[in-house]
This record gives sequence, C-alpha cells and structure tokens, in this order.
Amino acid sequence: MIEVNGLTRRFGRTLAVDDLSFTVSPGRITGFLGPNGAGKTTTMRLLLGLDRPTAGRATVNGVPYRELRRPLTQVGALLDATAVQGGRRADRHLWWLARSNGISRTRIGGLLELVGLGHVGGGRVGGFSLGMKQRLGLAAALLGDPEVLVLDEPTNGLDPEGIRWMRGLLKSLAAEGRAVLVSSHLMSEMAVTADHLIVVAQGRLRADAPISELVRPGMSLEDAFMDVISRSAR
Ligand SMILES: Nc1ncnc2c1ncn2[C@@H]1O[C@H](COP(=O)(O)OP(=O)(O)OP(=O)(O)O)[C@@H](O)[C@H]1O
Repeated sequence: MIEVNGLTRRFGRTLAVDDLSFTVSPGRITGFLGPNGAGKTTTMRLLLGLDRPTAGRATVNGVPYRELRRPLTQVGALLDATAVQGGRRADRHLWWLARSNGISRTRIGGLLELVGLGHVGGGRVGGFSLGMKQRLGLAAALLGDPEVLVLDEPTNGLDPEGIRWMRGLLKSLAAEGRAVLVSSHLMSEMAVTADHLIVVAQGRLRADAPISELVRPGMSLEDAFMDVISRSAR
C-alpha cells in the first residue's frame, strides 16, 4: 500500500505538489491523472525517494522508500524508460539490476518473455523502440516481484496491440493483490483500465474516487476529467 500524507514539494516559486494526501490500495489499479505540469511525476519521484519533500511524507507499506530494506522487492517503478544505457544488452541490464539488488536472476528469462521481449533479450537497448524500452522498464519493475507498482505513462510509445497487452498485464497484477499506481494522459485507456482515480491539478488533489463514481452514466472519462479540472480552476 502507498500512503501519501500532506506531501508538498516547492521548486522556488513553483508549488509542484501542494499538501497532497491519498492512499493507493492493494488489489486495484489506481489511475493518476492531471494536466501537464500538475505534479504527477514529482509526486512519483517523492514516493520513490528520488527527491525529498518540502513537507509531508510518502510511504510504501508504512515505510519511506529510502528506509525500505531491499526496495525493489517491495516496490517496482517505471518512470523514464529511456534512462537505460543504450550499449547494454536488455538481459544484461536486468541481470545487473538483479545482482546489485540481491535478487535472484532466475526470473529474468521469464520476465523477458512476459513483456514480449524474449526474442530480443540479447539485443542492445540502444536499438530498441520506445515501446520496447517501456516493456523492458516494466520487466525491471517486476524483477523483485514487488507488492507495489508505480508506473509513469507506461503506455507511452506502445502501439494499439501493446496498449491492450499492457492493460491486461496491469489488471492481472492488480488481481494478484498488488497496489498499482499508473499515470496517463490517455483518458479512453484509463477508463477501461483503472478501478480508482486520483486527479491532481496545480499540485493539489481534485478528486479521489472509484471510477464508477466519477464517471456518471452517459459521460466519458474525458468529460468527467474536464469537469473536475474546470471546477477546480474556478
Ligand atoms: N526539478 C525541477 N525544478 C523546477 N521545477 C520543476 C522541477 N520538476 C518539476 N518542476 C515543476 O513542477 C511542476 C510539476 O511538474 P511535474 O513534472 O511533476 O508534472 P506532471 O503532472 O508530471 O506533468 P506532465 O503530465 O506534463 O508530465 C511543473 O510546473 C514543473 O515545471
């Protein structure tokens, strides 16, 4: 479970995350939505100990990320799929990650198959498309078999078949009891993927509700999103 309490991050005059509180529960996909610059990536970075909050706190299974023992076995993250050394082979990338985190390397082959990269595991990442890098990033996130997943725009660069595949995989990971937090700008995709939605704008929480509550009959998620955002701008 992820718990965010009064989380705040200021960059100079910009309040990127403003007193944000929410919970990401196990067994469901929580969509993290907001316009450009709303503070989604900053929130995820704070959650993953990649940045320090100005105030407040974020925990994974009750513990701040930086204090987790063997963090990759508790939370898997995909923030920037392109941040992999291009000269490295995909399988070696996972091998290195496993080794440096004390994780068994026996899962690597199966994970490459799971994300559809079984046939190119020995290929250099520099030659991969963005969609292939996203798939590799997901394999890396799953390496430690974590209970919590934090994924920033994981469908970015995937083709329609890939987006559908990702949806199925995230659903099965949530059905196994994992807490899945996933940001996206693709409203139609979120509408069929997420169980619960957290909407932020200008760093502040604007909605935190099951998707069935936010999207009323006859309405699209895009309509509901625009409604929440325009109400919060008033
Ligand atoms: N390192 C930084 N230094 C200064 N300002 C920053 C930094 N990181 C983020 N910001 C600012 O914080 C705000 C929130 O940015 P963030 O990237 O978290 O938004 P986002 O919701 O992920 O946006 P997008 O949907 O466009 O990816 C923006 O105004 C951004 O310019």
